[in-house]
Amino acid sequence: MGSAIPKQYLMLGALPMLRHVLDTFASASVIAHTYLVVSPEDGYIDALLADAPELSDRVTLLRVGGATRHQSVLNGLHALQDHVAGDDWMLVHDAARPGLTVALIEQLIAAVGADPVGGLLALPVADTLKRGRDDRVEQTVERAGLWAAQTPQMFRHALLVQALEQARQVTDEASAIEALGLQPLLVQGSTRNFKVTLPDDADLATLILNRTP
Ligand SMILES: Nc1ccn([C@@H]2O[C@H](COP(=O)(O)OP(=O)(O)OP(=O)(O)O)[C@@H](O)[C@H]2O)c(=O)n1
Ligand SMILES: C[C@](O)(CO)[C@H](O)COP(=O)(O)O
Repeated sequence: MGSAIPKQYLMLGALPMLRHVLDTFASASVIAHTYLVVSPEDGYIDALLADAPELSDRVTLLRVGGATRHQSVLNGLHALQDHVAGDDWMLVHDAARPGLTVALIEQLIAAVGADPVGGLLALPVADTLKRGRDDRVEQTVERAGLWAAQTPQMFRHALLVQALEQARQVTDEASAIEALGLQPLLVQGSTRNFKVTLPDDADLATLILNRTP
């Protein structure tokens, strides 16, 4: 992102990116509670939460973030060990996906709630895919059956801890579950739930969020 402040604190419209995400989870009645994992050195979160006293009953801050997403998620799950049951469902979401809606959360839970494995929001790939090398096309990759993984990703606490503890470095929870030989359920997500990665993405996210407050 190349921003002066961590990207999750960039203003998107009137609110920081992370606040949009927290407000969405807090207003979803299907969500029992939200645990927010930040780095122990995070110098921005106190001001964000001070501006949102209405979130205090719905959000608990865990200053246990790690060097990677994988480690942050696992540290967060470990911190909850004594507060949740092994079969409680956990929805893991990126701070960098502020376009999530309550409706998408509800759709994920409705689809996955009775599944023995768990699942994730994802979108079927629509573009023709090229594998590149040195800025030249090396190969066109067959796109049939390919999905782009989004978040939330929803798995039971005990299974997810086991999977993340055993997995090599993974970039999402589903990969760790797959490494156990299980097949997470793919649930249709939305283009608005994209991951803010490049500077232009912040402008696009602002447009989307302004359209649907
Ligand atoms: N050490 C880390 C890195 C990332 N994340 C989470 O993983 C999400 C997706 O990662 P991404 O935003 O792509 O990673 P960053 O490394 O934070 O950002 P960038 O790729 O833009 O450098 C983040 O929004 C954040 O919620 C985390 O919990 N702990
Ligand atoms: C979890 C994720 O957003 C699914 O697409 C993605 O894998 C995060 O990866 P990153 O490497 O942390 O951007």
